[in-house]
Amino acid sequence: MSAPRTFFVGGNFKMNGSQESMKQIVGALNENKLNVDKVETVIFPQNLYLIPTREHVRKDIGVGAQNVHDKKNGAFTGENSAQSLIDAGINYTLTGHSERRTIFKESDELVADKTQFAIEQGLTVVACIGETLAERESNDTIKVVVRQLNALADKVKSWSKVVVAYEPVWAIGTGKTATPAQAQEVHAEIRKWAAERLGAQVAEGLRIIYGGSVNGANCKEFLQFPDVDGFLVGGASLKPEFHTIVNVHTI
Ligand SMILES: O=C[C@H](O)COP(=O)(O)O
Repeated sequence: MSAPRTFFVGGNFKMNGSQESMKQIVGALNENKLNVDKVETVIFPQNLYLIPTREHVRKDIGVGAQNVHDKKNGAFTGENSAQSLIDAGINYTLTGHSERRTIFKESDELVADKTQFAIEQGLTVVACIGETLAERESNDTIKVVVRQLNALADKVKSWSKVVVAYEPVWAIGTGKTATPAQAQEVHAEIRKWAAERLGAQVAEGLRIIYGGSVNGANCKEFLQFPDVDGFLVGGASLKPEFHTIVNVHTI
């Protein structure tokens, strides 16, 4: 029997924060008793704050970028180099967040290229997938999620450093959370897909986390579901309730 999957909680700060608020968030994370030995905890501040955050936040919390480029360094104005992230001790990145897919028009293929390149450079990648409201309403959730996963699988050679974040777009920042049962249903399909496409062993070890209006009050309900291996938290990650989410097993 394989080792149990380590729970993962990510805090995606998106384009928020100031020097002062970052100091407060980092200070609070450093001072509080957090279950980080059992829960892999990673924060994703905006680029400007990556290095000071890495320097000041406790070492048992990871720091990650929200986006990364799919090529080495060079003439790519405005992009984020995976090599430079690694050089600065930033060991994680998100890819394919729905805001990148929708607002910045990132295709499934580009997300897959970024994911594979980031892994090659040594980053752990939280690869985000999920359907829009229109897609859910036309019963296309699984079709969309499988399309996004297949695009990733066409490029990604090793899945040991990938965490899949299922984030239904209609639940992001809307206060409208997927029910834990809805999340479990999709997570189970993702694991089934992984078993078929990547093999049983990869599927068993693959962490599938849920994102979309997770907060301190609703996080615990997800724990009863076997395929929810953690959370990707947006709005609530900027607030003290993020600590409650990291400590979900003990509330
Ligand atoms: O990356 C995080 C997700 O977009 C969820 O954001 P939210 O918790 O504010 O809904």
